[in-house]
Amino acid sequence: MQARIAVAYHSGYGHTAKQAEAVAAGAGKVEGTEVRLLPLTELDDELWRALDEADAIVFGSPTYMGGSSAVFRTFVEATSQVWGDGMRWKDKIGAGFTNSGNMAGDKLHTLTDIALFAAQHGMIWVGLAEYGGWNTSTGSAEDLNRLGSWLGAMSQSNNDQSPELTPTASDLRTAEALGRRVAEITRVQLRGRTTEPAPAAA
Ligand SMILES: Cc1cc2nc3c(=O)[nH]c(=O)nc-3n(C[C@H](O)[C@H](O)[C@H](O)COP(=O)(O)O)c2cc1C
Repeated sequence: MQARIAVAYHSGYGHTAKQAEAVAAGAGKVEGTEVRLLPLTELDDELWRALDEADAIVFGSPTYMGGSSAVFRTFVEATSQVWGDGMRWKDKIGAGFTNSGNMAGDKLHTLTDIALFAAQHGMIWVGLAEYGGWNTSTGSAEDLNRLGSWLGAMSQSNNDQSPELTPTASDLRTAEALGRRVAEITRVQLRGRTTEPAPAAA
């Protein structure tokens, strides 16, 4: 049984793309997982086919002006056709990630937006199950989940640094952790679907 994970993302300048690659790498570490990285540049038939075939979709967008990017929103609006077609993505696993210049930067709004979008499609949301880091006197920016986010994975990229240098290694590990968790939960869900339903109570 292969779990098919799609990572569908927009990245204007390459930083969120790095985060997307880390999510894909994390998912790929789970045995029996097939991962596809899908940049949302062309909303063509190939993209919709890949998304339809996926058991899980992890959505990613940079945070621009306190929310997801216009390119990502264009994709979101285009999915209304999927929704209208009998809610084709219902019961797929969904998760999300975002990257921005500031430590906070209103990233939570982007994740909330993505989670709400997945809920409208009837998807089953998976968050990040990692303790927050960098929140004690002995903590550091190297900690996993240093930005303390649970709805999805957050990363931060200094505005004057290229994607070769940022997001930080800790943020990329955090993205990997989300990808791994999505793949694990997807496998559990697929296994559940293949077992006989429990008999009805007398
Ligand atoms: C139009 C625009 C709006 C932005 N708005 C925010 C913002 O609201 N909060 C923030 O922290 N950073 C903001 N930034 C910084 C980006 O989130 C940051 O540069 C990020 O790394 C871009 O990701 P990308 O390289 O994947 O496009 C903004 C950048 C742009 C270009």
